Amino acid sequence: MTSNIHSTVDHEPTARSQSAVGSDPLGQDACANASQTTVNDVAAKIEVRDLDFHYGAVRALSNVSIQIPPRRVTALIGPSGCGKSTFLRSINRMNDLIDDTRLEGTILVDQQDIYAPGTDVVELRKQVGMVFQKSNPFPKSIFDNVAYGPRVAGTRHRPALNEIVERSLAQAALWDEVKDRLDESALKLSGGQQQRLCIARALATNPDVLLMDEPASALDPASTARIEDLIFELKEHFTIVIVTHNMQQAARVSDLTAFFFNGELLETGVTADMFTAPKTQKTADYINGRFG
Ligand SMILES: Nc1ncnc2c1ncn2[C@@H]1O[C@H](COP(=O)(O)OP(=O)(O)OP(=O)(O)O)[C@@H](O)[C@H]1O
Repeated sequence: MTSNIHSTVDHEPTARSQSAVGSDPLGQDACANASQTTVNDVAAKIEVRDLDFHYGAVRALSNVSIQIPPRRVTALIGPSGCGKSTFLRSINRMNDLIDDTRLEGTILVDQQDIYAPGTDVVELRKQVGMVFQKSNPFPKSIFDNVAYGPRVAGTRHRPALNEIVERSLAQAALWDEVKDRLDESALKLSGGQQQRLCIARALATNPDVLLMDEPASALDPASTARIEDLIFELKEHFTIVIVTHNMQQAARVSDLTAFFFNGELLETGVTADMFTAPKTQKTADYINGRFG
């Protein structure tokens, strides 16, 4: 099935809905904001064509095609095991690390085929950063966690590292909380702070795409709200693709939504439209919590 999402850049992203969790089960307040994102022809940041993915004999993705626009948040939703994480990991070739897998189809980032022979996968992962469900800081200082990627990439000059670390922590909305204890262990931070540190670590290599696999699912409501606010701020500069099981979160943070089911991309569109008028009964049933 082929699905294209385009969103206009005529409109700046609108202010995020402050609707409380629980009071707006379909997130329609939030969707109302996103409805200013309209269909238009904008060059896709990520274009996926006819993607199939197998783990051994198990087909995890079937014929997935989608265009993901720049500087927007695209949410991937769908029941457990439908292929969301597999799809996400295909975008920066993290699936390459798993044995006995097979990918067919094409993924373009900035119109470059990321599976073309000769692709520098290390460079790709710098451009397309990833944040995981469970924060995974290294057992190192806060500074060293953020400086890790730039150091691996060859930056050794301390003033340059200082600048990258400050910028990345500020972008991840963590600088003010940690600026006086950069030499302390990252493991002393709270769960929410650790997740923002992992976002800072991803930002330190200067990516323009951020892949987030359920980045707030292990966090308390206050930390979740901070991450959602952060996502909203980051989309001004970054293309964000986020997997979430939380429909209200998808409605609050995303401009566009892609609904996966059994490895297929069943429906894509502007989040506001999908949450208020889903095109398939399966989508309606899923976003209304009838299964999943
Ligand atoms: N490393 C792996 N090896 C073998 N099969 C895998 C592997 N990872 C995922 N799968 C299988 O691929 C299919 C899609 O899994 P995937 O994790 O992409 O789904 P998901 O929608 O992200 O699920 P969830 O919401 O539960 O995280 C499932 O059948 C899963 O069992």
